[in-house]
Amino acid sequence: MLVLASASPRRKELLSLLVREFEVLPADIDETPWVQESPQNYVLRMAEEKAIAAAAKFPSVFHTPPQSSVIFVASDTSVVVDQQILGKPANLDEAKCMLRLLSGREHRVMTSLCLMNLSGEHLVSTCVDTKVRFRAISDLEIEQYWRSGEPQDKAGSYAIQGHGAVFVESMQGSYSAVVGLPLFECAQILSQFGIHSLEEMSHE
Ligand SMILES: Cc1cn([C@H]2C[C@H](O)[C@@H](COP(=O)(O)OP(=O)(O)OP(=O)(O)O)O2)c(=O)[nH]c1=O
Repeated sequence: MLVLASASPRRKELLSLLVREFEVLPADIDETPWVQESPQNYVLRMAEEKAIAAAAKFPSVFHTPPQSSVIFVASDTSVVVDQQILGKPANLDEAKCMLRLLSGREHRVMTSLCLMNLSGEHLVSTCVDTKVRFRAISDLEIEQYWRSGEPQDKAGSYAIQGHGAVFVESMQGSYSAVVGLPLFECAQILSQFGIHSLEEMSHE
């Protein structure tokens, strides 16, 4: 049994490209970075904490026998510019600050991935780093973009898979990781847990 520890509709959609059947169990964790925590450490820690939190609440939600094998998948996406970690904007002012920072230059999108079994004995995690370059964006465009509703629940206040693509001059790395779940790495780690994505998708 596979469990996606996420409330993100993007992650659900992306995981369904690899496996046909899985449950969704969002995990609530404190997403505050530690003082001077590196972005890589932060995203890796977030994914691991989401997997651990979902595993802790799993028995009260699903009443499967304890011996059944359950694997949790969790991820975290942060936009990083000048070592600053940009999460999801709380309001227009925050989105403005973020998009002004990203305007006319390159930033990195770091997405972590953690797969873990129910006991936590088997845990594999990785961090995927992608470079994205934005064209210059005006304040008027930022305000119009905010009103589209797209930036609200996205790290760095944009969605590369949406209208945010008009800002993206170039990208070097993993597109699926920027959207929220690195599919290449996820398929590789799933196979370490005995789940082979192509076999899964070829079953009737
Ligand atoms: C940069 C970028 C981020 N995002 C999204 C992916 C994530 O859903 C979100 C980053 O926030 P996260 O905190 O990583 O994830 P989440 O709160 O949406 O979901 P959960 O913690 O329950 O798994 O930003 C895009 O959809 N497109 C983009 O281009």
